[in-house]
Amino acid sequence: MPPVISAKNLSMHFRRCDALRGVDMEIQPGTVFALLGENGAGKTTLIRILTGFQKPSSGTCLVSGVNPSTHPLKVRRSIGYVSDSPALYDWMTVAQIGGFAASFYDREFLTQYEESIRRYDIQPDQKVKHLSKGQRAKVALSLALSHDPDLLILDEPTSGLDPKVRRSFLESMIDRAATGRTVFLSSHQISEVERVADTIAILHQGKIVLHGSLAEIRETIWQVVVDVDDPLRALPILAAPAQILSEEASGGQRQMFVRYLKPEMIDELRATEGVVDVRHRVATLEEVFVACTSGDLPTQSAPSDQPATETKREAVL
Ligand SMILES: Nc1ncnc2c1ncn2[C@@H]1O[C@H](COP(=O)(O)OP(=O)(O)OP(=O)(O)O)[C@@H](O)[C@H]1O
Repeated sequence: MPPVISAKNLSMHFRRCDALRGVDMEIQPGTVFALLGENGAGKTTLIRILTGFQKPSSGTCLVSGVNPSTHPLKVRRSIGYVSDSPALYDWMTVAQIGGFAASFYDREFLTQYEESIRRYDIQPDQKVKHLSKGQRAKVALSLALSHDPDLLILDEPTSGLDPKVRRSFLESMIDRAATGRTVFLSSHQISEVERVADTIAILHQGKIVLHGSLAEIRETIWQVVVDVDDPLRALPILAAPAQILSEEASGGQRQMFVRYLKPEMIDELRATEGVVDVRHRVATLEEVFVACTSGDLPTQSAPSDQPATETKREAVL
């Protein structure tokens, strides 16, 4: 099946910063995809390009087979989208805003919207400007979901929702993906992402530094702690396919996060002169996130499947 979203070498240069620096990615239908990244990593910029609100400085992308730069309205009509700060007409009531949006879609929209508003326990005659932050988020989600889109793009969808609503909303996203539809969400909430996502990408300083299935990432990234007799002791460079995501030294202890670690690499480390002890375990997603987002990337663009911080390893040793 063709990807629902594909991006090739997307870059976005603003006057003071490069928000995106050569983003490549493909998202398959029927998945919950989570985009993770620290503040300012470029998540909203990428979402704005995918939804046609922003033209990239260079590169191309397709959303459900349509180029959002040239056909933004076509893309926005076919997807469901909630921005990080949804703009709703404040002077309308909850019912009126649903009626207004319904005029763009078929008759089912209004029925679905009213049902969603009822489920969220929001009064239809309440003015939008009097809604709480969480209630606004629920109205925005109801508007985005009521035409039952094949692709939902959500920028920080659960901020403002209480834990109970958040949980049931996220579970409903898993149900959507199970029916072949696709959910793209950006988040800072690692624990939430772990619960719902099939695939994740970590964006750091405008580049994708890690992209893959959550199951694969969980199985292939390891924390390795090596105790050495002398802080200046050099360790062997781990051979390909191993990728060092980050490395820290503290006294006689080195800690690394390594993707595609092989058992023989642990044996090699243990056999190295001056190595006192080697411990390793599978890394948590939070540790993977911190490892991938610590340190500066080189300013020159490099292929995104390169180890993110290989240069740091040389600096430590
Ligand atoms: N219109 C703009 N003009 C200039 N700079 C911008 C503009 N939009 C975003 N930026 C800059 O681009 C970078 C990426 O911003 P973006 O909003 O995409 O980050 P983000 O990952 O969504 O962050 P957060 O998690 O804090 O919402 C930031 O340095 C931001 O200041």
